[in-house]
Amino acid sequence: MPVSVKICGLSDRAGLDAAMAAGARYVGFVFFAKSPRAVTVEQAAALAVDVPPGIAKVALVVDADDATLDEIVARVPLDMLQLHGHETPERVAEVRARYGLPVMKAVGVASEADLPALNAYAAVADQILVDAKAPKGAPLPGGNGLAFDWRLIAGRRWPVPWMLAGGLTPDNLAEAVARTGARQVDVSSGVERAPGVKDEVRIRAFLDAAGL
Ligand SMILES: O=C(O)c1ccccc1N[C@@H]1O[C@H](COP(=O)(O)O)[C@@H](O)[C@H]1O
Repeated sequence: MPVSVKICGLSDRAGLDAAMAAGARYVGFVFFAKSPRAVTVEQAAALAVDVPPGIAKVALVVDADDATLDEIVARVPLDMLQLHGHETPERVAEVRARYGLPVMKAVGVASEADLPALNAYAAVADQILVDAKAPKGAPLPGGNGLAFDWRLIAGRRWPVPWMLAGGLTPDNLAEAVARTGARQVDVSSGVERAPGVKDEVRIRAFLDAAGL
């Protein structure tokens, strides 16, 4: 059965067009200055305006304050906010209420000890993103191309839709889906030829591997 795909970290027209043509259900724009995939509000708005209904436009932010989110939400047509920092469950609830947009909360997983957080966030977010935990001292909290041990979440389910992320590639996607049972997946560096540079051939290959 095909899985739904989010292509994250899109920053130019060629990458966005490739993701849409290949059948991505979500496209993500990164609003985090330290990322090689960071876009400005102007860049994201210019890209998002051409995304047709049926493909969800997601803004990825990291511990963003209200002023930052106010500007993004006011100027970029969006369908979802992805919180990828240390936002608490209370902050997730606050962001949902303030903007009236679905919120997906990313949770980093490296060991069993990280699993209870998934339940806590599943109680307040519209979706959860089960990602590899960034290594200590890493400049980015995600987008590092690292996978976690998928056996940790094998057979686990939550009361909201969830996505698998972290180090996914066209080559390991089938195994990741088989091991975890994920019905939605999110990829960034695995479809790039260099950090921040999306590769149209790899995007197509990833969507092919997803059964699309
Ligand atoms: O992609 C980024 O640059 C990024 C920056 C800050 C937080 C999260 C980021 N990306 C997200 O990380 C996961 C996994 O990415 P990868 O496939 O391992 O490169 C994914 O959810 C991205 O949306």
